[in-house]
Amino acid sequence: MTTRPTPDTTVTDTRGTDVRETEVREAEAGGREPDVLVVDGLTVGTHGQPLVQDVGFSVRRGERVGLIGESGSGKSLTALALMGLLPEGLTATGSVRVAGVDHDLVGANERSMSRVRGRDIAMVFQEPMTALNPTMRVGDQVAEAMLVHRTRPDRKAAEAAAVELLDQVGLPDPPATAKAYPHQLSGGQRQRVVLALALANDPALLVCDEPTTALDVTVQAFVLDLIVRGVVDRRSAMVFITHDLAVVATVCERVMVMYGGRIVETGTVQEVFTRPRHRYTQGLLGASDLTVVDDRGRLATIAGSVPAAGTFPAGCVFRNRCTHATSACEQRPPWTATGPDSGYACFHPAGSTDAAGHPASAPDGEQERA
Ligand SMILES: Nc1ncnc2c1ncn2[C@@H]1O[C@H](COP(=O)(O)OP(=O)(O)OP(=O)(O)O)[C@@H](O)[C@H]1O
Repeated sequence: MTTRPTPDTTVTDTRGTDVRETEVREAEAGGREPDVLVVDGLTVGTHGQPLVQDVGFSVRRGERVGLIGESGSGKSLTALALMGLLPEGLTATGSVRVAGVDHDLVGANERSMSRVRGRDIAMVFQEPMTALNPTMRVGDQVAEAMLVHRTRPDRKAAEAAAVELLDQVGLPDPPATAKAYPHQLSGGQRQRVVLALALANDPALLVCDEPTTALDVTVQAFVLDLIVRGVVDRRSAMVFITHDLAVVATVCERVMVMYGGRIVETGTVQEVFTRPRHRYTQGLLGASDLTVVDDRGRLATIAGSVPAAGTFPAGCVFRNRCTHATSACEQRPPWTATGPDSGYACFHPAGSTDAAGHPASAPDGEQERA
């Protein structure tokens, strides 16, 4: 597979300084992959109103991390901030560093972001037509993506590589499909072209925002499989946004749970899904588990709804919907690390014990899972 000359020779650490090749080699020798993405104190807001607050995480090479949470939690704005694609009127502060890029993406101008986008980081959106040019043949679009970033020596090589990539993403008769316009393809085929575009320059990081939600159920699994194969083959890192917890369990190794613009819990899919600690995560899992019903046969739900932007309570953002909230939750909960890449921010976590060492009991009506 063709790769950029030295995509992983420069990565950055949480202090925002460059980590040179030797350190990457040391990281690998120590059995851990280097960070591809380091986000620190990322806040997105409009007119002083924060919509994403103080978000920090890192993703290692080859790691696939899910970002889950109800609608309005701040998932898409986080992804758009990574890509430098925030809508007009929204601004980001904090730091976003990506392997191979020698500057912080927050505050970078459009000229330098357009060099990074599509080369070092690429994104697959829910709606394929947002990424495709309706007036251009799809093969030309994929070839153009390579030529813009000069990852192929000339047009002929780029066109041949584009056909090969269309083949890799499972499109039928790739030479003929390359000559098609987007409107001549089905929704699933268009999304596969978008995936080919995103993978065209072997990005260090792929960001996917609900990439299969708009597709027929029958093609969703196929496209998910292609996405995973695409990033695994390239050892790319991936941040994958979805509402669908089953999809996260299939596609990702690690998961971050977001609510009220904050990451409230993170850990491996196994630990977060089988032993959620934050009461929001617990509610989210309960609400999506069709086997959990109360004594009247009703499915579990999280009480209330996600507040409108700017109306989340101070302290713990979940406290006005949480059946465990106490006056302690009026303060912002500290982050409790449960491992190098896992932890939660909750004063009354599930599975905690009372002063006598007994498991804390849930109030009536709350469905305990842990
Ligand atoms: N351009 C904007 N101007 C003002 N507020 C916005 C803007 N875009 C999003 N918001 C608000 O920011 C909050 C987070 O939105 P975001 O789209 O990131 O949520 P999400 O978790 O991705 O939800 P969904 O799953 O529905 O896409 C929401 O309250 C939303 O209304």
